[in-house]
Amino acid sequence: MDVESGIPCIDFSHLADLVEGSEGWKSLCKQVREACENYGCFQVVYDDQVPVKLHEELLMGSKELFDLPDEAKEKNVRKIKEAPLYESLGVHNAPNLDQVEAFTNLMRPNGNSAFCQALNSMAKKIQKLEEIVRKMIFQNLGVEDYYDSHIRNSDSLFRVFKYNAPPPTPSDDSVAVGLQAHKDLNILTILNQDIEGLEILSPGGKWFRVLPKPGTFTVFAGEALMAWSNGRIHAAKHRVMMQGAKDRYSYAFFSAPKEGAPVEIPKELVDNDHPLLFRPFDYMDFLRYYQANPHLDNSLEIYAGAV
Ligand SMILES: O=C(O)CCC(=O)C(=O)O
Ligand SMILES: [Fe+2]
Repeated sequence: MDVESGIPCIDFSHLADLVEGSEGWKSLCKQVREACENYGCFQVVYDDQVPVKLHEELLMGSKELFDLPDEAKEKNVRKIKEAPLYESLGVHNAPNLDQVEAFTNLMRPNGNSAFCQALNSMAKKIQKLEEIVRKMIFQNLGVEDYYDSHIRNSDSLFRVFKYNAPPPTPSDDSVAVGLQAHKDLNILTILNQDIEGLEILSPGGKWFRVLPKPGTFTVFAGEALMAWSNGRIHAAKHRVMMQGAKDRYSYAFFSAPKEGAPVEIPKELVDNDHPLLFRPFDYMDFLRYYQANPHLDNSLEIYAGAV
């Protein structure tokens, strides 16, 4: 495992040749679990499963969507007052083609079938990757029995992001915030960017830039997984910083607990050394609490802390 760039990089490019349970598989499980515990994130090389052409098609189609007039996008677009360079569009359950078509039809009633195919195909590939990563974490924590129901009780959201290049300044080397530092709240996020901008806070308190590479994804653990693991897994803080004259595009797959399926720590993860940290909670309720209290840094501890 290489940690030169500040966060671990794990190579999944020969995963298809590995038998689940083999020594090679177990070694990857350990690397994934340790990365999630120590860093809350890692880079994963998955290039044999994700052709560069698919990545490019998805980015090209996203650019066309963002170029549509605001009125066309308004039914879906997310903007953030404090992050004026940012906008994003989101599709729930994008591994289902009908959902992707309903999403593009909202903005482009005459269809955009090549883009729908690309988004749907990428979502399926990343969903598979997400399930593998989750399985590896569960196996390495010794709680694999919970894996199937955990997957059944999850939802997914696929988002494409655009960050406008910051307005030029006289010195022209200034850096502007694209997206404020935050932890993701969900289970796992798997993200790709076309140009630099993503930065991750290391456990030592230093910000590291992630270099973009097609077929390589950044995986983040979110607060829901941190809570479920009884605090073992760390959720890494990250942000987007914009520099230079280019707009930036990225896309991410977010897995999250389904409404009505409580996030509940397995009893196997509670012992004298690891007292229960969170009471069972509903993720959607927590999201509503978080949105109502955006200034809190430790909202999950306050919302669902067991002590
Ligand atoms: O666009 C990016 O690179 C980061 C997006 C992100 O962190 C988020 O949406 O949670
Ligand atoms: Fe994030």
